[in-house]
Formats: sequence, C-alpha cells, structure tokens
Amino acid sequence: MAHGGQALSDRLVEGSQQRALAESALNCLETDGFIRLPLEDVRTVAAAVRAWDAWLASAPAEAKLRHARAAAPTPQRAPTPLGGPPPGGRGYVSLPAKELFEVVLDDQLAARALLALHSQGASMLSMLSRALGMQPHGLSALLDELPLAPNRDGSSVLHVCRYTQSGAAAGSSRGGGGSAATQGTEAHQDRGLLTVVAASEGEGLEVQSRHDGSWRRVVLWPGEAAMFCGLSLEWATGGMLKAAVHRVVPLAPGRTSLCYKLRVRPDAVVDPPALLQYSPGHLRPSYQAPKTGAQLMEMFAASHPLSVNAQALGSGGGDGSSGRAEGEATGHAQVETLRLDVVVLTNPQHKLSLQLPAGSALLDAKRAVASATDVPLRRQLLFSGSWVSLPDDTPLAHLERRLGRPLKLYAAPSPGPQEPTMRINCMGFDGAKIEFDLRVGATGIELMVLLQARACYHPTKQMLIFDGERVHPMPPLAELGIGDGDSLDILDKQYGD
Ligand SMILES: O=C(O)CCC(=O)C(=O)O
Ligand SMILES: [Fe+2]
Repeated sequence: MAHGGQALSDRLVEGSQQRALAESALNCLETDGFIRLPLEDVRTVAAAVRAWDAWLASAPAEAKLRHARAAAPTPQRAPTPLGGPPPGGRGYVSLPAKELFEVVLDDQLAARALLALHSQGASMLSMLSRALGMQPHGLSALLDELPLAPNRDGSSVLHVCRYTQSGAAAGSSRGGGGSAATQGTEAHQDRGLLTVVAASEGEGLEVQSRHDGSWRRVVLWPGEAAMFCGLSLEWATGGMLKAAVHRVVPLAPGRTSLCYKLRVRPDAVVDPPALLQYSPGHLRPSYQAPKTGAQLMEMFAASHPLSVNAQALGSGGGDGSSGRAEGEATGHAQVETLRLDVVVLTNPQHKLSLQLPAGSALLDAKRAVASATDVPLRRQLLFSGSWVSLPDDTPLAHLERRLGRPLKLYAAPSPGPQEPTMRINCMGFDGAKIEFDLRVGATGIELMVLLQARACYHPTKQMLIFDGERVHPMPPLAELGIGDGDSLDILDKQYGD
C-alpha cells in the first residue's frame, strides 16, 4: 500500500538534525556574531546577484536614476507578487564607495530572489525561536503577514548594494567616523531582526567580535549566505542575541550584494517576557516593556541618527529625518543668484533672506551674515534638512544641488545684557565640562551652534543626551524638561542601516 506519511524514525532523525542545526546556528551567532550557510534557492539568488552586478557595473548614471524614478511609488503601479506595492522606501543612493537600490518587485527575478531570502530568513528565525526555548514561531510571527494587504508596504526590504574601492578607501582604517571616500561603509548595526546577505564576491563583509573588538572577515563560498542579527532581534530576545556591528571593506573588482533585511511589522507587539516565558531567567530588566515594531524603529532612529545607506553630505539628522535614503537631486536649473535663509537665534527668532551671487562659497554667506547681524563666523552653522559640515570654501550652488534641499544658516548671537539666561552644562566623553549661559527659551540648535564654536563638537558627529534621551534640536530646551543647572552629555552618534 502506498503511503504518503514520513516514517516516524525518519521524522525523529529529521527532528534531531533540526535541533542540532538550530543549536549550532545559535552558537555561531553567540561566538562569531554571524552564521554562514548554503542558500536554499541558490540558482535564483545567484542569478539575481549576477544580473544586478553586471547592470550596476556597466549602466550609465542616467539609466540608474531613470530606474530609480520608475521605481517611485505611484497609485497606478501594478500589484506585486506579494499582493501589494513594493516594500520599503524605494530609491537609489549614490555614495562615494557605495551605490544602493531598494528592489522593486515588478522585476520577476528580483521578486523570486526576495521570496527565497524571505523564506530562508523566516526559517532561521523559527530555528532560533526553538533554540532559545521560545514558541517555534515566536519570532517569525513578528514579520509581515503575506500576501501583504493591498496598498500596504512591506516592512522587510531587499537592498542591492554595489561597493567600489574609491581612492582613499583602499587600505584605510575605519571606525565610526568615515571620510567621504568610505561613506556608506562605516561600522553600524541593522535595525531589523535578521539580515541575510548573498554577494558576488566571497569577501568584503566584516563583523566585529563582541569579545575583543577585533574585526572578523566573513568569507563566503559560492552559494553561501551570511546572516546576522539586528537590534530588533536583540530587543525581542531580551538581549540574549546581540545586534552585530558590521561593515563592508570595498574591494578592487567591486562587490555587489543582495541584503535582505527582515524587519518587524509596525503593528506587531514585541513582548520579550511573553516570548521568553519558558526561559525567563535570561531576561534583563531593561527589556521588560512590550514595544510595537513602529516603536522599535523610533528607538533605533533616536539612538542611530546616521545611516550608512542615506544620501549624505555631512548629514546628521538634525531634523529627525535621517535614516531615509534620498535620491540624488537632478534637473535643477542654473541660477544667477542664490537665496539663503538665515535664522538668527534671538528670542523670538528672527529671519533673514540673503541674495548672493551664484558663485558664492559658504564663507561668503557667513561673511554676509556676520555683516548683517554681528554674529561671528564660528557661531554660524549650516543646515539642509540635516547638519552640514563642509569646508568654508565649498560653493553653495553645488551644495544645494547635491543636497537637493534649500540651505539654511543658523546664527547664534550672545544674549543681551538684560536678557534672562539659564546655565546649561555639557559633559564631554572625557569628563570635560563646558558651561553655557543660554537665553531662557533657547532651543537645542542654539546650544549646538555654541558648542561647535567652543569645543570639538559638531552636530554631524555628536549628539546631546538628557536623561538618556537624545535632545531634539527644534523645540525649546524647557519643553524637553531642561532648565537652569541641568547637565547634558555629549555622545558620538552611531550609524545604523
Ligand atoms: O553588503 C553587505 O554585505 C552588507 C550591507 C549592509 O550592512 C547594509 O546595507 O546594512
Ligand atoms: Fe548593515
């Protein structure tokens, strides 16, 4: 008699193999910070890597921009194989050492590769749930429910990245900072649960050891993928798994990777005590409160204001809009004169609009502001949706085209003799204390402008923390509960994905 069921002994063998696999995956994450494993649908994924690699290496810039524009969301877009519009923010980012596309699912090969990586990542999450003593689908149940509801973007994203070795990037040592040539390759953590990477080259990715801080090369054989944890998984597992700090070293021949980032859907509730109910002993107090996927993303954006994948020209997320990929601005008409908005940080703020010759540099603008307001050059700071840190001889027209947003200059005069002030202390990492007498009603911006004038501080690289929270530059400090005699900490900004 024919029978469809699997023999019990086979099931037992399979079950114990699954358990052994899950335990070794957990072990790799704990000791190395990453897992290497064979791709399940290797033909599809490898074909997608090859196709993107060839196209990205040879297509002219205009073709890439055209593709990115075609990928922009429109209500008329045909539904994708997942039953909804393409996931994520879409777009194209071009940085000195890296280009990044967010994959759109109207490309059949990309769609199949995305589904293959999704399914392999989701099974890894199920395996890890079991190995950690959670319900088998505890972690994978946090992902999008497929097919996606119409008109809902997926939370998980597929990024295609191509890295090239641009001049100064070769052999340079990099940490948190990052020169222009290494932009996009800085050490960072990913925001999601799990990242799955398949690449055209065996080398390039590096993961930092949690034990001694050294960098480990992730060497992949053809047909292998790497997986590592993001901050949402660190949260969901109550800190049992740690988000990998990783970076990419650009290689001479160029390297193209498909990075599939499995992220928690915004309305899913991540409740570490409920997830870990069978092994509650591991739970640290700071992970007790349940958070939605959306709240986890907000927490991530607050603690990682810089993004390795954002179009950046000294961007620092001053308006809280960082972390988003922005397309390169194009098609700006040549202009005879430039308009520059200036905000003078008095109480109330006072605004000027400067008209400058088209060829003006940042220094010319600062000089014009100094003669109109008496505010010295070093108490002026440029902003364009994010903070801008560039040499004073940078031409403004070029800057505005690159940033794709109007420029704004903040100028902080000293408070007048009669003006009521409050004393704010800023504590440097090295314990140095810098005191400021700010006008009552001052915003974070004023403090940031003064800090860069007085100390080795720049809002592109550092942030201010009060009571464990990042100080947002826009509202008055008093609204954030900061008053006379309070101390703020100056911390280096961290990079996210
Ligand atoms: O290309 C890679 O291997 C990793 C890219 C990455 O870390 C990211 O985009 O977040
Ligand atoms: Fe990453």
